[in-house]
Amino acid sequence: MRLHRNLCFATVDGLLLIFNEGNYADKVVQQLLKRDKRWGSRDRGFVAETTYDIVRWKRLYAEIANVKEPFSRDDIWRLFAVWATLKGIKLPDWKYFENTPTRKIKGRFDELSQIRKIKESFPDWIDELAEKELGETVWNKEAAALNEQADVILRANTLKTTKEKLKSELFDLDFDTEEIKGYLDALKLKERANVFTTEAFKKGWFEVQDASSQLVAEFLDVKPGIKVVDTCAGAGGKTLHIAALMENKGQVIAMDIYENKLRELKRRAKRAGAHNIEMRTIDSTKPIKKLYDKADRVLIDAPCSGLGVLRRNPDAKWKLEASFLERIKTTQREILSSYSRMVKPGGKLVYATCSILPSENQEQVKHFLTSESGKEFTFVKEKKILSHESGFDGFYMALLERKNTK
Ligand SMILES: C[S@@+](CC[C@H](N)C(=O)[O-])C[C@H]1O[C@@H](n2cnc3c(N)ncnc32)[C@H](O)[C@@H]1O
Repeated sequence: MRLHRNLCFATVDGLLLIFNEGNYADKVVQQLLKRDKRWGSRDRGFVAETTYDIVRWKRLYAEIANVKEPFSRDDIWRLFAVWATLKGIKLPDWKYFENTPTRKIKGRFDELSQIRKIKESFPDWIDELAEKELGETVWNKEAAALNEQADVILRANTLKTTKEKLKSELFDLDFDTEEIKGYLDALKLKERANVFTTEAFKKGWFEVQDASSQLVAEFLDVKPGIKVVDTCAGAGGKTLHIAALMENKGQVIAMDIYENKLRELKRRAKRAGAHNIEMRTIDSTKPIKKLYDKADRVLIDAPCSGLGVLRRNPDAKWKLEASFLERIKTTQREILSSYSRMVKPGGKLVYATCSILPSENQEQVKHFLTSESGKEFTFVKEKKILSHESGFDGFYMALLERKNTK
């Protein structure tokens, strides 16, 4: 691979914004990709993937390069040189790479690879916490898996097409996909590509949604004609899937505390041809109380640490704080206690997160089941998805049923 000056400059500029200004990596990459209209898909791929790689391996590369935050521009070039050297890319004779100690970099890499938190590039506190919660053997494997680049997974929108038709339409457009056993509507792109510009996407034939996330709506056991409340709907990844499984029959109420996310969901629902979704912003306890005992199904796709989705959001390793994790666990408990009251007797509740930490997952469910509102529920089943076992995002989902006592 030959390094191109303007692509490397763009990457370094982006990393400065992410590391020093605290900007979100996805937003920065989005901006960077608009920088030069002449860039082809390979160029854009280089900028995006190199930026994410250096974010992912920040700690390892910084230790090898012997630089500390806040990084200067020269420091970022040193991180870049480490990235290129470890990838086996020949460094051009630019002034930024003068005196790069190639052999020393490789030696330091071998040496530092003995220490997991450096090898896998995690802050001390996350590494310690995850080892404590998951055990050393599991965390060793999971930490490595969370550093792999995520595949692009599509969900065929069965309101508009079938998985088979979508596969064939994408094939005609030169996107080769494969089915994934055990995931009903999922197709995996054989090669990473931007599928958002395709006609198939504009027509609403598919959404991009990780395979683990695609299991949640099925887990909720929805059927056409029932009433479902998706309490933490966000921009509606799972809401749209629920609506599709319900074949547009019945009612889906999508709620979130952020109105702008629900607005985005409205736009996506229109494209997907999902007509049975109603959006309600949670601006007080009123919208929740109004639905007490009313829903056949309630989904709580709870706000969480996001530690299961680091493959697509490596930035979270560095932005997450221990105090946030404690606060979010309190929110999870409150949400479970209050939103569960929307389930009607005999109805079902799914609590899900994109975290791998038992303290955000099964322990929250356990706590809920012994609480006052939880006493009305029985535990049906749970799925603990780890990235190193599934090859997809880390996820958790538990299915509970409200006793039929009324
Ligand atoms: C894991 S995300 C949801 C992702 C979404 N369900 C999807 O599939 O795309 C969690 C969501 O919970 C929302 N949220 C945070 N606190 C909340 C609360 N107290 N009540 C309802 N939603 C909340 C966040 O705005 C965020 O959109």
